[in-house]
Amino acid sequence: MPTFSTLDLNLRNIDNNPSSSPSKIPIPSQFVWPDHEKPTLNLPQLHMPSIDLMSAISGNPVALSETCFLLDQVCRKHGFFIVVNHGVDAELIAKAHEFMDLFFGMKVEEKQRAERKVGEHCGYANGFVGRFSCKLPWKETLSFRYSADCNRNVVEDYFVNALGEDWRNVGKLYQQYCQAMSKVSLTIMELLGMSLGVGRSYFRDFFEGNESIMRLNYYPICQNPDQTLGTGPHCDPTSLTILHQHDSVHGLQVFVDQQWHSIPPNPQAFVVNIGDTFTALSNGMYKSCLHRAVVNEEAVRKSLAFFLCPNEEKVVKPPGCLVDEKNPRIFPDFRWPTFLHFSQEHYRADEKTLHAFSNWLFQTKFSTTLDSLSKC
Ligand SMILES: C=C1C[C@]23C[C@H]1CC[C@H]2[C@]1(C)CCC[C@@](C)(C(=O)O)[C@H]1[C@@H]3C(=O)O
Ligand SMILES: O=C(O)CCC(=O)C(=O)O
Ligand SMILES: [Fe+2]
Repeated sequence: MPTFSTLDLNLRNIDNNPSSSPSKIPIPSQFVWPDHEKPTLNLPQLHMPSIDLMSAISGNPVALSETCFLLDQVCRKHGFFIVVNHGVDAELIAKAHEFMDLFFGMKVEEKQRAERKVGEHCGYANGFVGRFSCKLPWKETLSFRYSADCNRNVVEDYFVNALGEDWRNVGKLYQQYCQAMSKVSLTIMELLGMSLGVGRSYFRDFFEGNESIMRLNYYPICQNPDQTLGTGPHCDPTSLTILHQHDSVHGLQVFVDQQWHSIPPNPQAFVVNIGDTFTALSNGMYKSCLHRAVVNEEAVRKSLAFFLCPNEEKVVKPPGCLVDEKNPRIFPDFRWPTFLHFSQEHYRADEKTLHAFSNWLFQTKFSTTLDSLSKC
């Protein structure tokens, strides 16, 4: 079996015309997932009611209360919802997808100029060959930080530093895209605050100075899509995810009512989901939903994922009004950088990440306490 230092998932060297080669070329074994996790075909579609964002904040009290009631229902159940009439410029979204092709269409050697360094979460990753030894995801990704601090154009700076001055305009575009995502996120945080009864400004203020993550997901065509996954089953460790599925290529699936459902792409909509960190902020009341992405043998699939994260100084703990005898604290206080470090260095995010992190925190603090006691 050849070793793969970096696997070129663009599969330029593999015949992309299956009709001319009926015997399919097997994919490398590291990308083959266990039978119980292999994708199932012909799934039911999950049609969820949409949140009309501009209508909810238009000043119409009926629209606002209906939206908050709907949000509370879906977030207590699974944490996924669709947002339409979001106010984000369609041209900005189109450019964000178009510029993905510029980057991922380059040769691997050129993309590796932005390669993710060990211990960092930003940069280019290809099949995650360097991070995991099995169940590799069939995707390439480019991840970078966004800071809501308007005095810093960290996204533009990232593209210029990683790829050169020629990429400044691409960096400016993704800086604008992230600013738009941050604005939508803060509006959703207002609605979630009202849905949970903690007030419109509580979570908005908490995420005002967010230091978030933007990820470009590029899923190459796969000759054996039933053997692998583009992104494995997981809950996002972050606080809120705003995802845009490009054109008509299906791929996102969510696990609701004990079965996988396909989320049909809608270019006019964002798919939004609660992440683990918001589950902790809501004292477990709002769910971080299990989801995954499948690939196919007809078309490349792309998605834009904005992961809202609190500023590193913020302590993640639920407001007092969400904790009482009937709702005791479930998760310990933590700061986001500690959880991010756990997800990058100690644990591959799945559906149990938050509980595994809570146990890890306890053990780490416990052993630190024991160490300090033993030195007395
Ligand atoms: C904080 C993060 C880690 C991941 C990117 C963001 C939010 C989602 C996480 C991830 C996508 C969950 C599935 C596993 C993972 C390794 C992946 O497939 O990319 C996760 C990301 C990561 O650790 O790089
Ligand atoms: O590409 C998708 O549809 C989902 C990707 C995802 O879940 C993630 O990047 O966390
Ligand atoms: Fe995700």
